[in-house]
Amino acid sequence: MTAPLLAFKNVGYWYTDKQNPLFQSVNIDFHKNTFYTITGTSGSGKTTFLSLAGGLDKAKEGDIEYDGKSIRKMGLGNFRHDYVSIIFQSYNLIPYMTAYQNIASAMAITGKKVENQEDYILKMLAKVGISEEQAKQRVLTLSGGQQQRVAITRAFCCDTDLIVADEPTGNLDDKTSKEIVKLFTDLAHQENKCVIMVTHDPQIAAQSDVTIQLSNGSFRMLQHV
Ligand SMILES: Nc1ncnc2c1ncn2[C@@H]1O[C@H](COP(=O)(O)OP(=O)(O)OP(=O)(O)O)[C@@H](O)[C@H]1O
Repeated sequence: MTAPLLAFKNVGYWYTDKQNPLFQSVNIDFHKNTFYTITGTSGSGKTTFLSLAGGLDKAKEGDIEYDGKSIRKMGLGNFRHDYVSIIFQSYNLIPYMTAYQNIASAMAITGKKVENQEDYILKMLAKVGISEEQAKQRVLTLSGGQQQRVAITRAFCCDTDLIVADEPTGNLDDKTSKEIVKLFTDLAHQENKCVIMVTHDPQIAAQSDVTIQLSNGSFRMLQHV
């Protein structure tokens, strides 16, 4: 077995009451080339867990390691900047910018350099079905599914090994959801990424490689064949 990309080491978390933690002593490894889904009832802690995995919040106990290094020691801001792409249900694109500008500015922030940036971004957008004309429109004028494709392409262009996504298909119809899930599967398997996605949808979970079910602070791993 290869070393994990991300490893939860005895992680515990609570919001207000230490005596009543959301979860405790969590040890889970996440690997590249794998698409993980996190499921569980509302309030079970899916978003909290993803926030820890994406370095948006700090574990109250234990530590999380990225490539064998403590993310607490490297600093959560550095961890997010250098190693993680985060995709939200609400896309989090800059509405008055075009799809192209949204991606170019994220690449500038994360320091991702390519030879011919315009060509690169347009090709990446074309792969997810966004035409050059659409790439040059303000993202506000695109549909929800198209905006989510732009957000995924932004993550893809920043080229981090770890991608975390919180209900990215929550606002989309069934057909578009399926297409988006296929993009995540391809990212994991063809681009050797570690993708961790929160979903309420059992059908989407069944399409991932591994599902982690949260219930009353415990974690159950289901391997899909
Ligand atoms: N900032 C906060 N302060 C206090 N409690 C919080 C905070 N955020 C979440 N919680 C509580 O922690 C628990 C887990 O919340 P979380 O959002 O992680 O669950 P979830 O499984 O993602 O829920 P949902 O499916 O409804 O989005 C819930 O009981 C929630 O009320």
